[in-house]
Amino acid sequence: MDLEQINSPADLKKMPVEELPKLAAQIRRFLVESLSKTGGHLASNLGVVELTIALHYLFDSPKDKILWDVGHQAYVHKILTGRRHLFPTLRQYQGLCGFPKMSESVHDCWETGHSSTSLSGAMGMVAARDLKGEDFKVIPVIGDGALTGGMALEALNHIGESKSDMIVVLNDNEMSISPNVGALHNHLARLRINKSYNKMKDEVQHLLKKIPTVGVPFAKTLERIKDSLKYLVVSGVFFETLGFTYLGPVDGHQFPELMEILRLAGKTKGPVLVHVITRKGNGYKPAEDDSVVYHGVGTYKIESGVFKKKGGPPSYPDVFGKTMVRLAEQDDRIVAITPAMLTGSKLDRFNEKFPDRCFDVGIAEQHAVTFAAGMATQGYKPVLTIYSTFLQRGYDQLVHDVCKQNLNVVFAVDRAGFVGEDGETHQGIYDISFMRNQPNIAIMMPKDENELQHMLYTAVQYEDGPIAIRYSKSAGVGVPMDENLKLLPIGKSETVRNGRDAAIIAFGNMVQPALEAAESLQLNGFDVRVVNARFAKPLDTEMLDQLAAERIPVVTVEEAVVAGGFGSAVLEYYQEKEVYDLPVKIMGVPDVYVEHATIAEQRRETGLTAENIADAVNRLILQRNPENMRA
Ligand SMILES: Cc1ncc(C[n+]2csc(CCOP(=O)(O)OP(=O)(O)O)c2C)c(N)n1
Ligand SMILES: CC(=O)[C@@H](O)[C@H](O)COP(=O)(O)O
Ligand SMILES: [Mg+2]
Repeated sequence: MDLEQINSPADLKKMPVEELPKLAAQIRRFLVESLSKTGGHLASNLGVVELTIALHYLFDSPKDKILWDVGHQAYVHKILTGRRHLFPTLRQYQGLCGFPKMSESVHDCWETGHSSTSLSGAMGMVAARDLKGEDFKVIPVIGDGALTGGMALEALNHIGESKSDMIVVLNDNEMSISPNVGALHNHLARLRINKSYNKMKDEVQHLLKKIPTVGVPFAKTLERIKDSLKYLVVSGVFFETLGFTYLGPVDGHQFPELMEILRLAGKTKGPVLVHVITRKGNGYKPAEDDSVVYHGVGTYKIESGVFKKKGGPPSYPDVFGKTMVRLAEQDDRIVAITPAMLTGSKLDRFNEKFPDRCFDVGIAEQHAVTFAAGMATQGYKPVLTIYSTFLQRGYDQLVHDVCKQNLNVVFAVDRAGFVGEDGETHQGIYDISFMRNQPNIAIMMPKDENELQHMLYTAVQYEDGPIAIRYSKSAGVGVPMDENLKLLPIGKSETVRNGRDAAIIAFGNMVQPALEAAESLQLNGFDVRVVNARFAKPLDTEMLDQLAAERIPVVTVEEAVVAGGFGSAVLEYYQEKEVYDLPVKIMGVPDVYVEHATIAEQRRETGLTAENIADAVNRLILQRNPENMRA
């Protein structure tokens, strides 16, 4: 049998077990070829080929529930569950999603995209199963990176105590996106060293039994055990102490051992943790050599792994990373904090130059926010660089630990707005709404990459509490970069185009399309003002009062949800000032989840193009002055 004949786990189970290595090779070749044309998460998927085959070979999805933490490594699962033919549409408009998606297959029992949710979801399924007296396996597959996420540890705590039957598969490749970090990671390292853990465990259990039951003798004896066993010590007891049966470590690329340990896990009562050692990028040398670069890839040449170059202006994250280095050279108070997105946030250079002032805290956004708050209390200027979508994880910390205490934390909210191919789980479109309701925070967004450097400079000089700069992942507009950085007046907008028939107040990366809309309206004889809002909080109330005084109809536009966004702030202001007769139209993301596509397609889908803006302004003007209606 060949890969072409595998369209379901049932087909896979017909394959003789000795043919599985050949199938693994075919799947690897398929992944490398397909993703060379579409891009996607290559290295993580290459690392789980044998593991995914073994899970679908031994267990019975969809009756047995296999959950994929983060879900970026679920391509092999999708190949084995009848979606191979959809891979040419991977992460494209109305194509195959890059993460598990229930609407795609019954085998996708749990949707992911954000890290560290699989164990909690699995525990929920297990509790329901046991309440109903049903009988199926629940198998969350979680990476060593995702295991550093707070939610995962909360779930381990609950699962261990519950004593419920569950098979947790820990896919340990020593990598998050960057090399994994943290004490837990170091802890796993000890296990990786020790191949004879189970034998060692018996010896230690024997020793432990001799220990007096409580108090100092216990601790001293345990210390003695650790010292004597050094790195071969049963740090795996960590999982066992939590109530798991720990199995492993096992080589995740060798079928015989892998199948045997998974069979054993399937027969073991209570919570089991199978520690699988894999290599991220396995089987494709460029990805093996650099799994950071090949974690998420664009299109590339298969033989060399060389990416097809994208020219054009620097991206907003590029400009952010460069400006951070420049500012940190002048200001020792500046520290950078990232929750496991060092490379994505373009902090590599900063980390090289200021290793003591760059903190990768792992996939731990809640901790990252409050850690930043702690540093701010001691006079540092923490710049917490965090994707908008992942800041959602640290919301209570933003409220309770930063804003309420009014601490000088800079939130560098990266990937703000549409993110393109990562789709609905990663869109950066909610942060204005969830930050704006906090009394002490200032929120700004640059119209172009040049203004981003000025905003970052302004933010690190700002001493009146928390301030957020949000910026897109995309390339900048292509404007020249000023040599000297300048402070921007807080809460002040900038009129970038004059006009008296209407005004478009655009936030951040919507200024460009607003200017294009105004140009096209000029052709209709309409003279439209464009204002670069710069701040969603505090608002430029002088500018708003001026528009009200001139009775100019207003369209606001932002690449973020309408609910609670920038436009809502403008409306709330006019309501508060009892300005009732000024036409104000808010343009933003409607009440929908915006699926994977290009950013341009996502703007088209949500009505946020220059054409849509021009249309909205046109309608507003004509509504007020029907005589302007042109034949
Ligand atoms: C809450 C959250 N924070 C950050 C990310 C970004 N992210 C995606 S994959 C990844 C690393 C995951 O490492 P691991 O779980 O070990 O999986 P591997 O890629 O090694 O297979 C990170 C940090 C995310 N998806 N969710
Ligand atoms: C799966 C995941 O969450 C990350 O890999 C994310 O896709 C990174 O996004 P960027 O590619 O925008 O850095
Ligand atoms: Mg990993």
